[in-house]
Amino acid sequence: MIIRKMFKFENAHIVRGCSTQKCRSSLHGHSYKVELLFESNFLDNAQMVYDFGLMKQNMKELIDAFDHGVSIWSSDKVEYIKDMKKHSQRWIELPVSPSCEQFSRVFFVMIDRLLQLTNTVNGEREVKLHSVIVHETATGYAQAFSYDAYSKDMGVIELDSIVFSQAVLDDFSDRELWERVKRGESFTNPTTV
Ligand SMILES: Nc1nc2c(c(=O)[nH]1)N=C([C@H](O)[C@H](O)COP(=O)(O)OP(=O)(O)OP(=O)(O)O)CN2
Repeated sequence: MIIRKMFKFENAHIVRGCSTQKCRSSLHGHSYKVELLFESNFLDNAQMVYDFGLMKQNMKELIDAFDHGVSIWSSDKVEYIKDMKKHSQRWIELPVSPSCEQFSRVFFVMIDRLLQLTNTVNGEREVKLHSVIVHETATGYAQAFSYDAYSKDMGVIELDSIVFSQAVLDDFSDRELWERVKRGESFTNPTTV
């Protein structure tokens, strides 16, 4: 069975090299919608694959980190990167270009790691991240599966190469959240949310 939960964030970017002229040359924003799809052949103590409420803890925090930020590709022009960081407190530097394809891969890698680090306490079994869908506009989206997220051909995404500005890190309810994910610390789900 597959379940899905939607999240939202507002974010700005330029996507270098794309065919759409306004997209590659002007800073612009989107109201993104992100769908996390989880699969399991089993149900938990409440006969759910994974309680949606649990997804509104650390998973939501990681997605919210992109809200009202500018996403910058680390291979963009040095001057542009410097200016973005100078004029926007909330920025995210990514090892890949911020197209919706790459956003779906980035979120897959982040959420997949978090899920692997999370101890469940309500009988959840063999819950896997099936895919991540990122809607960039009302009409265009990308969906990443595991083989996309970890594809070397599409560009390796190491967690260490996803860098959040201090303002973003300060906004986590646990300021160490991202460091803990990167260090591979384990998390235990709350019994009630
Ligand atoms: N495959 C992709 N194509 C495009 C991406 C992308 O991430 N992946 N991104 C863009 C731009 O960011 C652009 O702002 C969005 O383009 P588009 O879908 O054409 O946006 P519109 O609002 O003009 O869409 P309509 O619903 O057709 O009005 C470009 N391409």
